[in-house]
Amino acid sequence: MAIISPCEPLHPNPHLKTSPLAKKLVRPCLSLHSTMAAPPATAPATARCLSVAKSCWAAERSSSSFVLSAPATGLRQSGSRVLSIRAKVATGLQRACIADDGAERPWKLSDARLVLEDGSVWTAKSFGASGTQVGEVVFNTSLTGYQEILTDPSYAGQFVLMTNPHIGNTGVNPDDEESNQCFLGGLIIRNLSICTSNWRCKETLEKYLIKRNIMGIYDVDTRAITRRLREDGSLIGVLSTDQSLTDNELLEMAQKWKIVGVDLISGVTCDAPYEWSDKTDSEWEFKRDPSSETFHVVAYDFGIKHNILRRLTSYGCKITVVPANWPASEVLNLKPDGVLFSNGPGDPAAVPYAVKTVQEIIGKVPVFGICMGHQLIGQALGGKTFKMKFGHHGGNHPVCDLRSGRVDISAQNHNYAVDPESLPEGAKVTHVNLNDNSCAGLQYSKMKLMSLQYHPESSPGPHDSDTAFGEFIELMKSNRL
Ligand SMILES: NC(=O)CC[C@H](N)C(=O)O
Repeated sequence: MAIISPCEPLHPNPHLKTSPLAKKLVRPCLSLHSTMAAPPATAPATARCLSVAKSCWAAERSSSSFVLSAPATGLRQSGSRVLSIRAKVATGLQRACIADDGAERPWKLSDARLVLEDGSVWTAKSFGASGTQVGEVVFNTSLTGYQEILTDPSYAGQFVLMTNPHIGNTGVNPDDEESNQCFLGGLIIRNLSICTSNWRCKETLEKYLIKRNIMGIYDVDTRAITRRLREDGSLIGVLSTDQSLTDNELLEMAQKWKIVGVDLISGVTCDAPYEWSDKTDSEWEFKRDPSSETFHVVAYDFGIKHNILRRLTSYGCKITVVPANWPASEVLNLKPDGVLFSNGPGDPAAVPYAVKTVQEIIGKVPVFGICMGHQLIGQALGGKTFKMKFGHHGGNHPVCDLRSGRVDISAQNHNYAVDPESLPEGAKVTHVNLNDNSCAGLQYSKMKLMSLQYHPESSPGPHDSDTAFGEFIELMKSNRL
């Protein structure tokens, strides 16, 4: 995904990009937090407006003052005046730059609370839906891809806290959806970008969340919360914009709520089987040698991300997606070349029906498990899964393939892991997460199975591990011979 920072709506304008004036304008953009150098008095009106809009943005970051001033230009504007200028700047320079119409935002007072089960109360400002929501707080270290994260069904029951402080700048678009819905409990961020600028953008993050009834909070110390989660482990929290509820009432809700042992898969899986045939769009395709053979793969939807389906299709697969409770016998009757067990939310030990399905399939056809699918395979082999302290969520996890020594930077999103000591002989750990040496991949040649704890489909994240889909193709190919 290409990113344009909120300071960059000027760039697509060829005049401003090359003119000496543009160079003068770009400098204050880049050092927005420290200097607010104003354009010369001779600068065109739009340039002066842009400077005011930036002052406005800087003021949002540093204070909640209602009256803003841009001293060097002598401009002193009321909030509404600045906002109307900002809207003109945003719509006037290029269409892709969408003015955020959360008009009162820079001056908004805290209207939301995040109460964690440890008793800490964090005041914040709300965006997206209002209400009260309970969930497990996890932090995600991805720098980009908040839309893919929002639509990853594996986040059901969780609040995602983005450690990257600047979110919303690329808006949202129809192509980056990883499922048809947002299943997560809410989004926690440091700064909500005041304007949205990306050529693919169709909507602001704020409007998108409101439409999907998802809560978001910003202006909260995400770094402090992350440090707390790293030290104390994942915590249950309650997000609320309801001022009638006391802190103690919210705390009680957090302390009573449970995520361990709950079947979250049944809330995110599809209702009926369907065929999938979309490849990765040719504009984004990076694998240029499609397979000449076609493979029929049945994919169990435990909360499947669309990019798993797109990547498999790009590798030459024809896919039938089935719901999580679809009988193994019906799947085997289809005589597929392979079966994929997808990612999915929650505790793998809370879905014995899915473990039983995996048990009935492994050994009969080649299988590939991704994340939840990997954990279910671990359980189906008689192994154990356990809850990690704070899990892995982000696009920067180094993973070593022990067979080759190759290290990939991977996309990860899980709170549970397979205990390799509990696995039977024959099941081999193929990958380890280099941050903590946890099991990141398995192979059991006799059973024709392979699995990864992380996300070869990325979305968001690096493409290093895309080759895993090729490995699955080879596994299916060798089974045909
Ligand atoms: N992405 C996933 O499949 C998540 C797996 C599982 N729900 C976990 O949190 O560990």
